[in-house]
Amino acid sequence: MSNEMKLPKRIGIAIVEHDGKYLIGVRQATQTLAGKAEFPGGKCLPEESAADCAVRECQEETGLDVRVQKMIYEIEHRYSHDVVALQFWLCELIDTDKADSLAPFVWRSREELTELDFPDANGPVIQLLLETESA
Ligand SMILES: Nc1nc2c([nH]c(=O)n2[C@@H]2O[C@H](COP(=O)(O)OP(=O)(O)OP(=O)(O)O)[C@@H](O)[C@H]2O)c(=O)[nH]1
Repeated sequence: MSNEMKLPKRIGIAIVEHDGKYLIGVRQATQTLAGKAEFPGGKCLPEESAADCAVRECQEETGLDVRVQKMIYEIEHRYSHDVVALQFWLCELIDTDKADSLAPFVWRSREELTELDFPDANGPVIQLLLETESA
């Protein structure tokens, strides 16, 4: 099916903030957009809310339990591989004493966000994080 005909896939993304840093990984060689920086997240299961998806994907990918605070941005984006409807949820650690994440996810400072190579659809939300004192 041509990309124009595709319905957007719903994606839930967790922007986990802790001590002024953000949890960020790198897309694997086997994934689309390989090598790009990414927040934990993925495709929503049928009937799963994007917020629940963000929490689940974060647990699976980083090993960390988070709770959502608020949705800070949503955007629909057409990649050559897919059309996605992304919801970015600001999240916090449930247990702030347990911040050790599974590789390749690491804590990155706000300043580092500008240096990382994120997928195109992340541009506006990165801008928002940089502009907001405490998002
Ligand atoms: N996890 C994550 N995905 C993102 C971000 N920004 C962004 O555009 N995406 C896109 O949202 C989709 C997330 O789905 P996914 O992570 O489950 O994709 P996947 O690699 O398992 O399967 P895929 O081969 O269809 O990409 C991908 O198309 C990815 O490119 C981000 O910051 N984090």
